[in-house]
Amino acid sequence: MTTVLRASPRHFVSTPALDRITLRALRYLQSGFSVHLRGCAGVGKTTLALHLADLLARPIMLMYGDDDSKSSDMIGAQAGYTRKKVVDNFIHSVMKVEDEMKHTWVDSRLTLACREGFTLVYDEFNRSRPEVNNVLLSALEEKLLVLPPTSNQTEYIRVNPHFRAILTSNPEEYCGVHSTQDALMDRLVTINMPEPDELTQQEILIQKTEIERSSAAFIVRFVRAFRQKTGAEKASGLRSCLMIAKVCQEHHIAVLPEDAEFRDICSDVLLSRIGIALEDATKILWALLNEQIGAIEIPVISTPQATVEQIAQTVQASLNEQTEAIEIPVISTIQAAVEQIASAQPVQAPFLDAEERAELALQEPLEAAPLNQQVEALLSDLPELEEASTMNEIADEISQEQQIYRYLLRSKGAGLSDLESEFSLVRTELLESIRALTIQGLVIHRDRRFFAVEPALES
Ligand SMILES: Nc1ncnc2c1ncn2[C@@H]1O[C@H](COP(=O)(O)OP(=O)(O)OP(=O)(O)O)[C@@H](O)[C@H]1O
Repeated sequence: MTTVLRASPRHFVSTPALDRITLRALRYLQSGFSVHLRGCAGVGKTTLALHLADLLARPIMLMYGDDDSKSSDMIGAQAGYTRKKVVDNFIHSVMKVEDEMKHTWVDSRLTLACREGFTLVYDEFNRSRPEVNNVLLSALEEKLLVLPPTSNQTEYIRVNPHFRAILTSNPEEYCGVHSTQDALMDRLVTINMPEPDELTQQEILIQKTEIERSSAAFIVRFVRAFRQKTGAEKASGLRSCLMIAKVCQEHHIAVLPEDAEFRDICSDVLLSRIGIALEDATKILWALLNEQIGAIEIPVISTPQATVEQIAQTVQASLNEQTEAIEIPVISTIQAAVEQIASAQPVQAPFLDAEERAELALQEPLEAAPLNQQVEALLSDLPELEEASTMNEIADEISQEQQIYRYLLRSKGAGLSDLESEFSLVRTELLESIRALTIQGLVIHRDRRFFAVEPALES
């Protein structure tokens, strides 16, 4: 039985770059030509082919190229027999029996598509041997499909004018791919599909995995940088990006180069797709990840009892070094915060809203207060939390960062999962707040736990 698809590719992501290719292909299809999308693995050929077929609004026949395919897999074959037996016993002394056996012809996908005017999507057609694809030649040019001679059907089918073929293929240097006969290439309009641009990849990641934009951008750029360094030009990085994003999103793993789980995922996904020695690729991967940590490093300070000034100095020294090394603008918000501290601009009152800040500005310009004063100010700003008040009760009154800081102060340190369950926040949101607090020197990170820095006592 042949299945006709009416499905459209779900969540097709359109971006200006993809729209241009779609428009070009649609023009050729509307003018009666068949289209061939050629490109590296994972650039989105199949997805686009199905999208185009969907736009043509005809039923879709989907076929895959295969080295074992035969012409009969495309056009059909005699499949089984029909048997007809007539027993005539009209005159009781005479018995007449007629037994007839006939071959039954079953159309295959190409024949059905040509006969009914469906859209044929022939994915990776050059994985089938070239002679198998010869049946397409007359169908595309003479609009006649030639069938093997049989007693019970015509040998030619006139191709329905609505019939269109959309073919996809990988370059010939790919394993298991045959070269295509010139006659077939001559009948097709070939569009070379490039690696999707950064914006397209980002949008695909966001829409397919619901990951945050900044994380999607980081993954796309990181994978691209790794592929460039390892010379992995054979396949697109899009599938790798999708895998990393999906796993991180579904398992609440922070997209951070310092996160051990994120690093493991990157090495599992990326190191299996390289064209150079594993050892070299591993070195490149770790070096790249470490470079990125350099760009947004959370300073690890040996003792949580260190004074706020010491911590502030360490943070500032490390940030001063890092601001030059930052290359990836994904971390722009963090970078902005980093630059703010590194350039020792007057400190913005961290937890005030715009109105409060404006009010303060009228009173007196903000000085670059020492960090311990900030901590104290922060604490004195907080409503008394003591015994009775719960986090929920004060949640509306104080900001998320304040709540986290206060919680860490009370709990003498906590891990990410403790914080997640306490504040019901997604990990990325939580990490943003922790980062902001770390940059201000209010929180430090040690052995996978976060500690609030207590204000130094005035001597
Ligand atoms: N425009 C798009 N919208 C949504 N998802 C897309 C888009 N383009 C590509 N993808 C996703 O990217 C991945 C790779 O796309 P696809 O399978 O179409 O690539 P391909 O070029 O046909 O790869 P191959 O040559 O290996 O068959 C898939 O998971 C697909 O869903």
